Amino acid sequence: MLNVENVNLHYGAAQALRGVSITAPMGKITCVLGRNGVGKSSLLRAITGQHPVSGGEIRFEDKVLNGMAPFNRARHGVGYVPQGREIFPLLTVKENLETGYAPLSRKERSIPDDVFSLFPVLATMISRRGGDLSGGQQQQLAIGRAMVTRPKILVLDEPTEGIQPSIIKDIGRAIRYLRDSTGMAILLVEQYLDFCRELADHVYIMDRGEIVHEGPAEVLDTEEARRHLTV
Ligand SMILES: Nc1ncnc2c1ncn2[C@@H]1O[C@H](COP(=O)(O)OP(=O)(O)OP(=O)(O)O)[C@@H](O)[C@H]1O
Repeated sequence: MLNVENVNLHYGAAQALRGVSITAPMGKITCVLGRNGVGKSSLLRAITGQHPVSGGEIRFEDKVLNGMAPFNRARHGVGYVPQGREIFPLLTVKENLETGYAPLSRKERSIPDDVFSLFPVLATMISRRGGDLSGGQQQQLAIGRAMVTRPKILVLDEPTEGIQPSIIKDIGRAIRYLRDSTGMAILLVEQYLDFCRELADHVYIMDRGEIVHEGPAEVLDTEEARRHLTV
């Protein structure tokens, strides 16, 4: 499981995370809810190594990740679906998926069949350029690319942002399938309360760089959650 303990993160003098502690167990979907600017992406940047922490500890399967380069975290099984998807627009869908080979040994380098069964549109558009795909298709491609790295934990930054409802459903189904079929840990940050409540096993609510509430999704106090999500 992933353990984030008492983590602080600064951008210069501005503190974006204040003593944040969360866990994301294997075989479970953990969701961190919060409105714009409360530090959700910063938390994922801390976990994936995109930004150094200024205090606290991040452990995955008893390995301390602090100070480890992002590519080494990927080798240790941390898969990342960034906000805004970060698809390579001029590479084809196939080439975008193949960028996920980077942390793998040569014999592991293949695209898992699950990618195409979960997201059939990627098979039909395999030779198209990433930039030609719709936002929803790009989100599916970004999840597919992370699956290629054979993650033990999949970390997703607002996978529903700007996506049409039918594709949000497909993405929810895919995330659930990944939890149930592989037993991987899934950590997502979101602003979309209903998506989180339906999908997650455990929910944290973040406000101004701190975790202000947590509990199992089925007993989530939706009024409390809404209060923290409203600007
Ligand atoms: N590179 C940066 N330099 C300086 N401040 C930053 C930087 N990135 C984020 N911040 C600030 O840190 C705080 C947390 O930002 P963060 O992106 O983690 O929030 P978020 O909850 O993910 O919001 P969003 O949904 O808008 O991405 C905000 O006040 C933001 O302005």
